[in-house]
Amino acid sequence: MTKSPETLNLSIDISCNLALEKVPASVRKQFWKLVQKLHAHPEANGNNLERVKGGSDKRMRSIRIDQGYRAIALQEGADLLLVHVDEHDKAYAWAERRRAVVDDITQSVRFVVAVSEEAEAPAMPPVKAEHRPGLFDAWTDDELISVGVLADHLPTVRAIVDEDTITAAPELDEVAQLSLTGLAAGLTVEEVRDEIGLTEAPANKVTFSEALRSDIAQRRIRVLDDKDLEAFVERDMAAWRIFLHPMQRRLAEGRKSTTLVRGGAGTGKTVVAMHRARWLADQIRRDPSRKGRKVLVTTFTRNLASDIRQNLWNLCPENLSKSAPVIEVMNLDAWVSEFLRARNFGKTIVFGDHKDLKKIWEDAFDQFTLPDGLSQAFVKDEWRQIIQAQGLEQKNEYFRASRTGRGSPLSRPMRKELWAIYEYVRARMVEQGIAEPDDGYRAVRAILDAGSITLPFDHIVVDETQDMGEQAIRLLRAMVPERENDLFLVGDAHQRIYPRKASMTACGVNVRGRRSNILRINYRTTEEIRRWAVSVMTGQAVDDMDTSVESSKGYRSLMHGPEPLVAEVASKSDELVNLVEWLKCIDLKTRTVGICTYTRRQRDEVNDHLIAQGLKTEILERDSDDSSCPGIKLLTMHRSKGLEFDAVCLMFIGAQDFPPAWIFMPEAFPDDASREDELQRLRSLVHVAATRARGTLRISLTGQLSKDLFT
Ligand SMILES: Nc1ncnc2c1ncn2[C@@H]1O[C@H](COP(=O)(O)OP(=O)(O)OP(=O)(O)O)[C@@H](O)[C@H]1O
Repeated sequence: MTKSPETLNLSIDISCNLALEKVPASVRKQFWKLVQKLHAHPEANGNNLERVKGGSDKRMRSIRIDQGYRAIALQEGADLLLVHVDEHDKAYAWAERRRAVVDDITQSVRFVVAVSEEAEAPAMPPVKAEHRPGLFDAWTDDELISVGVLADHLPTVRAIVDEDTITAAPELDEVAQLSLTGLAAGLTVEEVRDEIGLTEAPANKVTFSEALRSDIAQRRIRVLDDKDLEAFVERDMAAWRIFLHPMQRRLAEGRKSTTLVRGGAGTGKTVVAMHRARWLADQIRRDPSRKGRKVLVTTFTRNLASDIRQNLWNLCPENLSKSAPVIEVMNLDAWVSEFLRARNFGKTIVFGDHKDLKKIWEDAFDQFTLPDGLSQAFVKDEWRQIIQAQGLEQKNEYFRASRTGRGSPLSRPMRKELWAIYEYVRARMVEQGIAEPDDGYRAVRAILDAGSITLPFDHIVVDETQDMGEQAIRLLRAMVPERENDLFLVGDAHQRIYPRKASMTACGVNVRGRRSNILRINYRTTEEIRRWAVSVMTGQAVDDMDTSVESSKGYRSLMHGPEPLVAEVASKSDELVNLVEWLKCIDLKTRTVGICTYTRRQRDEVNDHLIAQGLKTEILERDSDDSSCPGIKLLTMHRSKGLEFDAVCLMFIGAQDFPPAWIFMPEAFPDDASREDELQRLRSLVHVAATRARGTLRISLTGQLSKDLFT
């Protein structure tokens, strides 16, 4: 045993935090209590750190959590870095295999698997096969070292011939794997350095203590203080609450002009948005002159707003106190309705399928003859996508309006005929006291433009921006004055599942010239699942929510698992039978399984079948439904937005069910371009649902996949 020094500077590595997520909650609680004690009284009895004998790093210590579990820490002088937690034998085995090195290039402590283990189980041939070029031949040793490859590992890196072996090499730690997968995915050395937080040339040699506290170390290591420890003992803390990766941190903290952050599914956009909200709220709380000012966190759906509120409550409860909240979380439609109600707007906001609205359109189609060649579907689409989306109130505005992307061109006389219908619809809506969300957004903007009202918001943070239409974005722009830290928007156009689209510049949100705000590393999904989900979108041009086309260059995950299982069977009943067999192989006491369908009816059909087979299920519908406890959850693909599960099964994805037959009916869409738009949204829907899976994805279908949807 080694005696603890009188003071201990405690810090925790992200690997310890991730390991903590895998042990029982009671062990986790015990761990944090122990750490708190160690921090307060390092010398007290029972706090002794045990040296790990036989390991290759003499600084490794074990700490007893309870009879069965041990924590592993690295001690150098008064610094104690907590690095791992596991059952007794496994924890020791982990510690014996590893050594820590202080790396001057990344200014951080790196944990490498000790040589003895490499010798025992080489995961890749040490010598590259003669006939295959090395994957990293195009980069010099210096360049590889500059992105965080340790000099000792250059021979390993030079022997790599394909992308999949990067993450299989045990010597390479996460930093090296991230950099190398980035280079292999087409990023430049500068982009990779930026991503891993190496924005400046390396400084001189660093000590262990300095490396614990360097900027790059902050992505893996947190130096703990009393406040942290209190919070950890009180609340179960997931890794994302504690650690931000360098790019995430750069985006979440500091003063910024209007910012749009883009990133693929699972790259931590919501995490960044929440940390940004906390950072902004903390600035307000620190400044007494800003008392009463607030951060609004908003998104499109009520469900997601509810999840974010819950997560923010765990992240920074001090900012959400009931009496004086500094952060307010509300979906935009709810906020607009509340704002207008408080100002006696006098109209009820209704959505597209509301019965009164339907009746108005039926009456309009009874009364008016449609211009030649235009269907009812086209006329309604034109209303939604042009008139309402652009907020057109005058005939002349419609004559001049851009209709890019709408397929069929419209002559001036046709627009004139259509305008008569739209005037009728508008008049009837006014008469009946109803308005659509776009009208609501414009009404609020008009009130704000009049200048008599000052909103309490200094900052607005927006999640799932891709689902906001033009009027919503214009309103958000009007809700905070244009200045530093005003708007922070995150989104991913690949996940656009509603028929709305907006270009930031066209809506007066100036994010141009700052194009590097891209999160590319997926922290949720395995690389195998990510690739399948991306393949669904192959060949489809996706916008960047501004004026250009989005690129998926450099998107990747370091986690690996089984390939997604495409289960093709002969009939729907076989799909159900096989689903039950598949579920039997999953430990439903500890794992979450999301079963996603296109329609509610299909969801209920699967649910009935599973219940009849004696399985316990839960339908996720309302915002209060909890998706995080283990077991089988049934939900529509739309509802899956923003959620995640250990395993996901997409049901009824065969051509006979998906896309639904109505999509190909002539009257369903005015033209092929509109039909293709809908097909694109369905691809996005599959992409969204598939990327909810952490480790296992199953795609269940009768017959084959539709050639109209999947290439
Ligand atoms: N810094 C981090 N440390 C640990 N885990 C992280 C970190 N950032 C993100 N994650 C994890 O990655 C997952 C995805 O994060 P998040 O939901 O924020 O991504 P997203 O980009 O908003 O996803 P999507 O667009 O698919 O909804 C979550 O499980 C989250 O906990």
